[in-house]
Amino acid sequence: MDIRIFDSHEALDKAASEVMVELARSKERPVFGLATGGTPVGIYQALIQVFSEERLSLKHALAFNLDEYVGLPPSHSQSYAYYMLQHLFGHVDMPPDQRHIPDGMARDPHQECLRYDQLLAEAGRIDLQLLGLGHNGHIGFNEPGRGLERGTHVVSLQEETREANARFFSEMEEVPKQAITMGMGTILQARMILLVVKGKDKADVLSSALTGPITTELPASLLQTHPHLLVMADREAGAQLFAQVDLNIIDKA
Ligand SMILES: N[C@@H]1[C@@H](O)[C@H](O)[C@@H](COP(=O)(O)O)O[C@@H]1O
Repeated sequence: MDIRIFDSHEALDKAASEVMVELARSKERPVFGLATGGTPVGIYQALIQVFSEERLSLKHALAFNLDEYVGLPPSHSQSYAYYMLQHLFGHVDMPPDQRHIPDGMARDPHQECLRYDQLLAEAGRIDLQLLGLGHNGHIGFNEPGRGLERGTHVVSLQEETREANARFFSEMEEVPKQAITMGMGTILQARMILLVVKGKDKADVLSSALTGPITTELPASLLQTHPHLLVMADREAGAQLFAQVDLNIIDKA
């Protein structure tokens, strides 16, 4: 695992976007695994800028988002489909039928999970999976628990997760109780994983995830088993990692 610590979000976002640009340049048909939440917004902005400045194309790329809320249509301002359109897809040339997000409005969400896994299987392995980190250690919407699912599945969101995401909704009642998420098995199969973490409120969970026991009670800890994990964190989120002598930390300050 490689860990890079940044002083500014601008530098972090740029470095993360460069990893994505590098993949777009090096592969004819790259498969991106994409994340939502507050953390990647700046990365997508940086990415859009580089793509327009360097006239790069995503015409042949595929994208698979990690998750979507059950019950929110793409027109809902807090759906992840809406988020992706606003923050990335509306600004790059990736054709709509190559951008995949679980359908939170599917009449049968379990059937939708099977459909999503089928699409993933047809695409082959994800080349680069971008990840944020939940305060309780969730990845996508893979919540802590006694077990984790391998493939795409319907999940009941923990109250802690609903509360953390309530800031995007006008009231707590509006936060969906269920979501569809890609499973930990699919995530871990990605050729490369880029975990991005910002803010001092994530320092504890990031440190536990990278240096503590590997346990389904902290889904992000499973990332320790991945052969090609790159972590980019701001100084606040990475604060506790410096005490760990056995980590390969590159300080970009
Ligand atoms: N499902 C998403 C995750 O994919 C995201 O990584 C996490 C952290 O979000 P943020 O970056 O806003 O802290 O929250 C949400 O629950």
